[in-house]
Amino acid sequence: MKPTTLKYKSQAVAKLYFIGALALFVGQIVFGITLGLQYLIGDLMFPAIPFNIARMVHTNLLIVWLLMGFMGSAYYLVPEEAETELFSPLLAKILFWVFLSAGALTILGYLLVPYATLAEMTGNNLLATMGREFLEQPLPTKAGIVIVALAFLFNISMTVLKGRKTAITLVLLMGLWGLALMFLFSFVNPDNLVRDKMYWWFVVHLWVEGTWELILGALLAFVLIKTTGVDREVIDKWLYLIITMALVTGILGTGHHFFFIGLPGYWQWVGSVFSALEPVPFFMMTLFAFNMVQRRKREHPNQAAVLWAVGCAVMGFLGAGLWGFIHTLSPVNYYTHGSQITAAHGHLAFYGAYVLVVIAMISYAMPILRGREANPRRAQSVEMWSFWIMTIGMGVMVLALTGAGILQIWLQRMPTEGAMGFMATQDQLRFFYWVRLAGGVSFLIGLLTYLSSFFIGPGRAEDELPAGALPRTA
Ligand code: HEM
Ligand code: HEM
Ligand SMILES: [Fe+2]
Repeated sequence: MKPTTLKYKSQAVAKLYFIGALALFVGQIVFGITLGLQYLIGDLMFPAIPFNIARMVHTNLLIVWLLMGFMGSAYYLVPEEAETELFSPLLAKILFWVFLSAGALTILGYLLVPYATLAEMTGNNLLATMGREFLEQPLPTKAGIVIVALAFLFNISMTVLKGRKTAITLVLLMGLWGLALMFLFSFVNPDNLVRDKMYWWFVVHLWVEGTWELILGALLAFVLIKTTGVDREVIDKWLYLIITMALVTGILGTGHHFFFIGLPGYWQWVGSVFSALEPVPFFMMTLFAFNMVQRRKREHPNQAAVLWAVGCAVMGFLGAGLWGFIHTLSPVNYYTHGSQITAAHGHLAFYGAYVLVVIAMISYAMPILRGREANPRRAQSVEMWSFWIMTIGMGVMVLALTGAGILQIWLQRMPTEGAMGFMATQDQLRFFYWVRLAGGVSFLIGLLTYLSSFFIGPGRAEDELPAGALPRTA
């Protein structure tokens, strides 16, 4: 493979972020499997690592490594799009270590100290923000996230300001600023449970179905522009259409979380109608990806990156669009709320949209960061295998959880008389939980397969190709 150098040397900081993200990803999955086991063996590791703690570690690691992946992607993408070096590569490096140590310290806090003690130690009595799903971080960590986010945004925005402004960077910046802005609601935690929950969704929903979707669109567009060589004008039009639809449906779509938490009744209608349209932008992303690949002007040597990008567009639509739609109408959600259907959707949506877009970026950028245009053919083929093993593993998990959810609703929620209790129902779902565990283990195998692809060099046949020649099928 012919050697390539980075267009802008400050892009190199992205490598640190990508490696950090992948390491935390492994940790997330190990805790996921622990949770899957605890579903079947209730007192496994108790009291050392109780289910609620393992769950918190699993979900927080997910968020942290995805954020790290977004930041790495931005550090790689922005200089190239803006055609100028990063404002401050040093700041980017420092922020990485600050973010990583704050994250590690927080996870250690979860694992080593009882949660209530952690809350006491970290000033939760000054401003109570802890104890809410996904936003469990102690106050100093939350403050740290804001500081890192602001310094990161400063660095990225200054780079864009001094360079070329493209649709991709503008959308990416809007998404990243929005992400940071919405996180501020994690500091708002009124005593009134209804209002508490409402603000909680301002973070959780307006992240994944709002600001993060802009980031998703921008990253996907970047990988597609690079690997297909399709004209920018075409890509830009799609991008603007997609993000407009995302915002039009996603903002009022927040109403699908306001059905049964004590907010006014009109949300039944607003939430149902707008969230029912939320699959549209995700479907447009699928069309976009296939359309760009069909119109491609070159065969890029990195076909693995194309697979991750197209896979993201398809799986994101299935997880967010389809699995979101099945429980989003208020009369359906009345029965499915907080069941295993929710977990099935949460897993497929996060994996399909955000995990896959970050891997698509890593898969595209990492070879270049390592000095070559694309990975050797053998390494790419291992990558492609890992895509299928992970995706099928996730598919098995999600189908199992969907089965569990349907049975759970049937036994526990539908009967007007003689409904089964929560725990008695759980006992009936064990078969599905075994299948979920099997899917989870294959997922881990797929992930390790992916990591192994980083260590695979060119085979003999490729070494013998004349310099600059493309491998046979790439
Ligand atoms: C990539 C985008 C998305 C991600 C990552 C995502 C993720 C999640 C997660 C993790 C939850 C569970 C939250 C909790 O702990 O209670 C959830 C809930 C929900 N999501 Fe999504 N989601 C996405 C897009 C969508 C879309 C497009 C729809 C609708 C078409 C949707 C409909 C819902 C509904 C109705 C709930 C509430 C379920 C309940 O009542 O228990 N989601 N989502
Ligand atoms: C990239 C892969 C994964 C992603 C994106 C992911 C994401 C998530 C999310 C968003 C939640 C919160 C769900 C909700 O509130 O509805 C969650 C919980 C959970 N995850 Fe994962 N996860 C992944 C892999 C795994 C694996 C491999 C397993 C193990 C078999 C697993 C097992 C669990 C369990 C048992 C819970 C707790 C569900 C509950 O509270 O009942 N996850 N995960
Ligand atoms: Fe939502």
